[in-house]
Amino acid sequence: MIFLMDLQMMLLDVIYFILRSSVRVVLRPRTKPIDGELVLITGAGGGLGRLFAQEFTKHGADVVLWDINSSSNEQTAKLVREMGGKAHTYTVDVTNREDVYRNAELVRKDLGRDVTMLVNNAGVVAGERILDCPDELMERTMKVNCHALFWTVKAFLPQMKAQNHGHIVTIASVLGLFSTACVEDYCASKFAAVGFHESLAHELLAEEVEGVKTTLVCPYIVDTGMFDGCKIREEMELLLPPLEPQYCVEQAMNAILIDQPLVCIPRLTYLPFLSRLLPWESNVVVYRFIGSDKCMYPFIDTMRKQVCNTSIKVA
Ligand SMILES: NC(=O)C1=CN([C@@H]2O[C@H](COP(=O)(O)OP(=O)(O)OC[C@H]3O[C@@H](n4cnc5c(N)ncnc54)[C@H](OP(=O)(O)O)[C@@H]3O)[C@@H](O)[C@H]2O)C=CC1
Ligand SMILES: CC1=C(/C=C/C(C)=C/C=C/C(C)=C/C=O)C(C)(C)CCC1
Repeated sequence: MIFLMDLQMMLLDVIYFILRSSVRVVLRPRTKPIDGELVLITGAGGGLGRLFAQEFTKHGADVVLWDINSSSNEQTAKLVREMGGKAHTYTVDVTNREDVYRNAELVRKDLGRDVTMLVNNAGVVAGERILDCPDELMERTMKVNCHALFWTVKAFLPQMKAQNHGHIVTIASVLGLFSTACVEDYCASKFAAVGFHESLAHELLAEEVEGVKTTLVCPYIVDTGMFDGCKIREEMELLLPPLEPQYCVEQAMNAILIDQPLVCIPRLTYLPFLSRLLPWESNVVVYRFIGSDKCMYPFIDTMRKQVCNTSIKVA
């Protein structure tokens, strides 16, 4: 009897949340104030990381910038300070667990307060077909795009739980929800990042830690240069052009500021979820029609040229 009552309640809740999210597409909920929050962004020297730092600054938050590249990280800090924001930079290799824990302590000591929003943004890609790809590059992708999330969450979640206040943002990718050819390292790492993030979100909900929010961000191609060359069929590109970095970050911020648990950017990329219901062979023909089966070929060639040019320079 209780089972049937639970089943009825569950179904009513499912319908309620479907209706609520449909309404929210039109009537956007109020955004939460984040002035006074301390936001830590990994990969803050890169394309999206830099824009996130500026966006959080616009909303009055102080930013802690972590990147393996100190000069690009300092450049981001300079831009934040020119906006009148507060930026604190640390040169951190997020694949080095000890480096993460040590610098997390350093942040607490230097600033005298806890990080309240964590944006796991740092990411890399090998850019080689698997049989041409050095093992070290594949390992690096997993370490940056996935393992790093373990260390940063272990470093900052305890205080968020203690305060029952915080927000964990994972910048994953649509390639963490569905795959394509020639990015086995990247897809593996982003699928893992999605799995990690969702398990963490379930854990916080199961423990009823209401004050610690999570947002999983899954963008399509963004024009930061990371995937230069990646192209789908011309006609389809009209429907799905690469994202402007600023637009991508604004869409992500809109989701973060209303505590939205998942955002795919653009909305059209929610559709491939349905492909899971189709037979594999159907997906293959859809991929071929769209040109997404070989969309990474030009990217791989671009990366190969870059590596050749760099090695010639070094030589
Ligand atoms: N660009 C795109 O098309 C898309 C990107 N994404 C994701 O968005 C995120 C940001 O991407 P994007 O801004 O384009 O990439 P960028 O390459 O521009 O920025 C990534 C940043 O992470 C830094 N980084 C790399 N390795 C480490 C490390 N071990 N420790 C600390 N920092 C590190 C990089 O430093 P350095 O430059 O020195 O390597 C760089 O500053 C990534 O997670 C990416 O996977 C998701 C969807 C689409
Ligand atoms: C596979 C595929 C598509 C193409 C996806 C591409 C090309 C994604 C590239 C994403 C990148 C580069 C993410 C980086 O993090 C479509 C057209 C959505 C249709 C559904 C199947």
